[in-house]
Amino acid sequence: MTSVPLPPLSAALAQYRPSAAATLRFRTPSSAPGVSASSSTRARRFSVIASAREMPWPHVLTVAGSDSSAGAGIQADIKACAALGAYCSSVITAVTAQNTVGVQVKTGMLPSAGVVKVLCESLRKFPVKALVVDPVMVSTSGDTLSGPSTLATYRDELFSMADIVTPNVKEASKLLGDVSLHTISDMCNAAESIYKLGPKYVLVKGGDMPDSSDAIDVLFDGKEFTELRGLRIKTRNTHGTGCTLASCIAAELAKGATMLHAVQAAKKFVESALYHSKDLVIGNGPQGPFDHHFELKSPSYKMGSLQKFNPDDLFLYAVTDSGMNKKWGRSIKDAVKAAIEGGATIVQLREKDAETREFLEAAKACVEICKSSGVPLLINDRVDVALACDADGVHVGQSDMPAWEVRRLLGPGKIIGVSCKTPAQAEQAWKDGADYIGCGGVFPTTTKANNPTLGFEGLRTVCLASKLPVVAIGGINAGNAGSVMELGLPNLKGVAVVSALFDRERVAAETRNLRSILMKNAYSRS
Ligand SMILES: Cc1ncc(COP(=O)(O)OP(=O)(O)O)c(N)n1
Ligand SMILES: Cc1ncsc1CCOP(=O)(O)O
Ligand SMILES: [Mg+2]
Repeated sequence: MTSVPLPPLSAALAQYRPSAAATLRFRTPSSAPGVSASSSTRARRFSVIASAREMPWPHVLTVAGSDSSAGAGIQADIKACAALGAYCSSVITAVTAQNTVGVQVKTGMLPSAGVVKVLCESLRKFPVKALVVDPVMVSTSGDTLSGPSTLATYRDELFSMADIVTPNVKEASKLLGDVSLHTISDMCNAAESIYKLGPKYVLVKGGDMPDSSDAIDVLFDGKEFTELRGLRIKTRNTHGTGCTLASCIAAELAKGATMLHAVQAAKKFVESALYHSKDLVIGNGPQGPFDHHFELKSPSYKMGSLQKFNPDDLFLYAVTDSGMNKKWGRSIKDAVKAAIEGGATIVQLREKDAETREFLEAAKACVEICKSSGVPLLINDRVDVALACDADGVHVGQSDMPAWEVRRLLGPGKIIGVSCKTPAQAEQAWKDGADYIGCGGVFPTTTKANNPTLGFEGLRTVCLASKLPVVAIGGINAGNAGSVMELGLPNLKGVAVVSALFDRERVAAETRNLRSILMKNAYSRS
């Protein structure tokens, strides 16, 4: 047990304006099961409940001991407040060591060389499944948090035990003797140099790099550099992004993810949290914290699902074509209504010839129809139209706006589909933050000019390489849809069709028929 002095209390309390409603709450001590009550766990714990009057978010300051097993103490206070929608800041009065087993380890600020050495000794004695080292040396606000001897111990002892080390550019620079890092190529060189210190992976985080509209991180595994692009969210609320990213990586590894997946998922979480917290106001400083529990507030969470996109929605993907619908005397709106009536599970408005204003009006009407039926509506190519009508997402091809740029414009909550014909394109779509890929033409088609036919082999190659769910497209109809699904490719979720639905007289009946063919196939596979 280590006792810590209380100057943080005055700093924490300085966040609060004097308020008649502020109260001091006294709680009796509790001790964790299986832990003998030490003087620290017996320490009295206080919580100051501050008025929410001048804060847009309810805010609790807890003054309590830290429980390393996180079941009680300050960690429980923080989780409890978060669950109830209050923000919790903390002053740690005592540090206790309590038991847990089978953990992945993530390190944060290690304030002295002695602490790093103790950690290394313990890790040698008790090896862990995965070790994530966040070398907290320079805070996002630019403050130096550890001295030269700590830095040397990190380099000489801790890094060689790590599965991944996650410095930001300032930390990478410090670790390498204050080299200057200005470009992606500098970040790659830095990752390579840090890799030589012994970790299995190095992630150099470029969030602090100036002059970029993206947050680009570089992951190095000793052989390959992977550039991971994320959105740069304009917000002051970036306090704790590094800690959160490292914790998310550890959590994903604990769930069994590969390193690349863990890092990608962690980046997505941080990006989404920043996006949803960009307008929060907590405290008066130049930097604020963000909301880790943003998903609790989303309407889809309240409806019992956390997913913005369900890959199973790709089952029967209806893609419109105004030329065809005009030919049969239908408006876009009536065509969409009929497809949904027949059982389409997702709709894309692919209106190549429509005037922008006319297209937007039709899109707004279709958004209403799709919303009321719970069917996602995507817009082909036109990010501007998707934004204006608040569609669920956009589908883009290889010559359209890049998916990462679409993601930057639409934010993390929208669905992005990308057309891919090769494994390399599928890999890029995944890195760019797409949700699914469309792969085709599987069969010859006259709907899209100059579109090479991939055949089953091309589809299979892309599906097997893709980390994203896939929908097959191109020349698919009631006569051949079954054979596409019979390929039994695990991430092939469905078929996308244009002419088989819309170049027909009776859209609802055609959709129903195709759906029943797909259903038969789905049942025979399960
Ligand atoms: C589901 C789906 N997959 C592929 C495409 C084709 O998109 P793209 O390559 O951009 O070609 P256009 O449709 O824009 O001509 C798609 N639209 N939908
Ligand atoms: C948009 C598109 N992308 C690849 S093939 C294709 C056209 C699909 O139309 P159809 O279903 O009529 O063959
Ligand atoms: Mg396109």
